[in-house]
Amino acid sequence: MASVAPNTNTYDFAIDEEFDPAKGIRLDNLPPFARRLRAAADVVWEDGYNQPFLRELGNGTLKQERFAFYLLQDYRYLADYAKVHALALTKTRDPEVMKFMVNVQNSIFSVESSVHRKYMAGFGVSESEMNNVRQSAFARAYTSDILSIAYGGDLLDILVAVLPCAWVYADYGQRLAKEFADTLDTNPFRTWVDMYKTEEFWQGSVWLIEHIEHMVQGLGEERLQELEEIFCNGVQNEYMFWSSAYDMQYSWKPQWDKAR
Ligand SMILES: Cc1ncc(CN)c(N)n1
Repeated sequence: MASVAPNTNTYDFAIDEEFDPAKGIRLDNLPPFARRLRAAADVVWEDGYNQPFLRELGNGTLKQERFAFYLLQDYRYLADYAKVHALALTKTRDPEVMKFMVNVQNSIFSVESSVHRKYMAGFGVSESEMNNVRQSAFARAYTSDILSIAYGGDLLDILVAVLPCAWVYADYGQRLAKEFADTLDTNPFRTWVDMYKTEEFWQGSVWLIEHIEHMVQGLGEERLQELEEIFCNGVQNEYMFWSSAYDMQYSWKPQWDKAR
């Protein structure tokens, strides 16, 4: 494995600082429940940013086959992620929420998946290969988890389950763009970083955080803990998605890959 220096910068997320509504929701200005979620996931969140896949993607040394493995799994993941948003539509009659869910589905297919398709075309992988990829155990566990929440849970469960997908990517995208700004121009993964570093992408998390914040008002501690667990599981799943792609691992144990 290429050795890449860990990120030693102090991160902006300040757990003790009061939320200032005048500044709006930002990575370093979070309302109380979002701050609680972010704090509960902090160890995994920071380990996630510092894992080899993200370090090497940031400095441009990630092996193409690892990135391709990730993109293929992610292409399939995104289809299920779109279904989760479609199921969220069935849990509400609020037109604003419905519109948000439709917009996310649209941007999954018109923005995110199309970046994946362009990369894969450059790697010589056909669309039919993309559609027929064998799903890894880790990717299946993650999508099964969010789909089961989408089928069985209420709207709030779903908003909390998709929040790590939006927020982790926005956070890492912005941090990678800042940390590796000097070399990003020649980085083969620049398009990927560019997609997630934008204010527009972050605004999806802002919408979720605002709505979750509003919906948790008056809920008891037991329910808040359930939501915290959904969120932390999601952040762990995000970590494992990259980590298993780095190892190009399809099965729970690497030796089981060879048996297939
Ligand atoms: C696994 C995963 N999680 C989140 C994202 C960002 N939509 C993504 N593309 N892939």
